[in-house]
Amino acid sequence: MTAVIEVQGLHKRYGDTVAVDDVSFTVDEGEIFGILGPNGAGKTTTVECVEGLRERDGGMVRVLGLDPARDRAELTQQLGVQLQDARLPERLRVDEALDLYRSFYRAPADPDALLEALGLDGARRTQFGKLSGGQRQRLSIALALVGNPRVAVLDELTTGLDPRARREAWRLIADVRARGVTIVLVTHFMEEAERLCDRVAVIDAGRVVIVDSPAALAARAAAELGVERASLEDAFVALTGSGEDDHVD
Ligand SMILES: Nc1ncnc2c1ncn2[C@@H]1O[C@H](COP(=O)(O)OP(=O)(O)OP(=O)(O)O)[C@@H](O)[C@H]1O
Repeated sequence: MTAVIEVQGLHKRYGDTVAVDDVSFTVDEGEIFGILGPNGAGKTTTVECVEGLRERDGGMVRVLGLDPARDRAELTQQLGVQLQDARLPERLRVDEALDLYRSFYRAPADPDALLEALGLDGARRTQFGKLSGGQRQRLSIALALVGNPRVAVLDELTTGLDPRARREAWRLIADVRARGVTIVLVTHFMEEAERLCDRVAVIDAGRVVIVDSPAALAARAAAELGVERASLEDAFVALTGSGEDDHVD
């Protein structure tokens, strides 16, 4: 396995707030790697340092052998980024948004194929402001993929989607991976992580608590709880939020 992302001892502060204390993980080529953790755990800050959108205060990050802090322009060509709550101008049409984003890349994807794959064919002339929540999410995936990236980082992709749209998004992510794209998925949905992710990193209070497959984490939780079967959610609850006061190392 080749590591396409390596994060070692990542540290990031905002003033006095330590957002990311000490985060290390590697993501292998072709995998879907989940990042789970409670609100404020440091997930978004971690992926922003991976994307080169934030400067880290310490540690090492390599993405496809590039340092996001130094080689951001080159990394942008190879990394697809889907931002949490990204918005576009209300009157920009779907096809115009894709054309605009295509212009940023050396070797962009075919926009028609992308629109079709994402079920946006019928909405190509619709303005952003008139898209449904599900269509907006699909457009944000299209924009993350329009540069033909080797790695895509998706931050809370399915938050706010109804169950049907969420399932559609899952199918899409699986399709994207089948095309050889390595995916990092930040999510609060345990079912999503269970279905899609090969491995997940659980982050709590700026540190990685554990990295393993969802099935292995569930099995471990079952053993610890003394029950026959446990879910990833059981594992998540057991592993996180032990609280500042009652935390025992
Ligand atoms: N721009 C900022 N300025 C100051 N503090 C910030 C900033 N962004 C994040 N933080 C703080 O850093 C910590 C980690 O935030 P981050 O957004 O990385 O967590 P998260 O795990 O992605 O949370 P969520 O699940 O709520 O999206 C939190 O305490 C947050 O309040």
